[in-house]
Amino acid sequence: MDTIKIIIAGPRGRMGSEAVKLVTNTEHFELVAAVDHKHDGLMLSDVEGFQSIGNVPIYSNIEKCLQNIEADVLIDLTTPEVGMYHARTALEHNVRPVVGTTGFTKQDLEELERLCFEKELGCIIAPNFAIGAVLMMKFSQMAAKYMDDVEIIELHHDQKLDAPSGTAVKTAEMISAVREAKQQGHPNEKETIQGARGAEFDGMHIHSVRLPGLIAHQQVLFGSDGQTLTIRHDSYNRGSFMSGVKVAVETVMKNNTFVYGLENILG
Ligand SMILES: NC(=O)C1=CN([C@@H]2O[C@H](COP(=O)(O)OP(=O)(O)OC[C@H]3O[C@@H](n4cnc5c(N)ncnc54)[C@H](O)[C@@H]3O)[C@@H](O)[C@H]2O)C=CC1
Ligand SMILES: O=C(O)C1=N[C@H](C(=O)O)C[C@H](O)C1
Repeated sequence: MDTIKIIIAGPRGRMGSEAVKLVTNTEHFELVAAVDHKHDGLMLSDVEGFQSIGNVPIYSNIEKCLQNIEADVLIDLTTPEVGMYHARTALEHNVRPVVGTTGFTKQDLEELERLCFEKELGCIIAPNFAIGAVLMMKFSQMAAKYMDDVEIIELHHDQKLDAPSGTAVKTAEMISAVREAKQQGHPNEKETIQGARGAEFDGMHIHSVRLPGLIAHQQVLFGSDGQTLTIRHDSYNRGSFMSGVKVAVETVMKNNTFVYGLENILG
């Protein structure tokens, strides 16, 4: 297998630091640069926690990074504000984005899809790289065909920036694709405290819980006469996402299309 040259944006983050381990421990992957808003001009090995990493230059500016470094793939694990800019810039430089960053808008996704088509390059946007989470979304989509009253509860650590989570949005989208839009609950329902019923998506409600101690969890509740069904997934560490990142990097090199969701590339 040919070596895949990879840039990681957000290497010091909770996810980014796991991705650095994945890339540097995978034989056919090579970490060629890092994009970090701090430490411009240093080597990754100069940064605490990365002393054992070989010669990997850090750039604060992705444009400059892509002008100087020959790369195949950009793995982006940053923030909703910069993730889109990074993905767009990578494609403009003929580098294939694998994006775990969440909080992208529908317009962002449409723009990236257009750019992929124009450039004939692959791009994978995966709101959740954990295989169990992908199964949870697929099982929820199956269940929604038969039980169309749904509430989504996502639970995350309290440092998360976006709400609802990318996974919750993707789950709601997947359910909406098979379910007639339906207003749930009593038609005269009133919130006496604003937000009590959570966010609304095609009549479904999404509730976001943020607590220290949590990592990434979601349950999808279905109800019908006299019964409920709960489908739940829990990530207990960020290693749980890494096999999905690996598959995404390998797949993005083979495909020249835009992919939104890991379920679309898993066999
Ligand atoms: N798709 C998936 O399976 C998963 C996605 N995520 C998403 O990944 C993203 C990162 O999550 P965490 O690692 O928990 O966050 P984090 O806050 O630990 O890491 C974000 C990193 O981005 C860096 N950063 C900020 N601005 C930057 C810039 N302009 N250039 C380069 N780096 C910059 C920060 O320094 C930080 O190290 C979030 O959007 C989160 O929702 C998180 C877990 C799993
Ligand atoms: O920020 C996180 O931690 C996570 N973000 C992703 C999301 O928004 O769905 C994936 C996972 O839930 C962890």
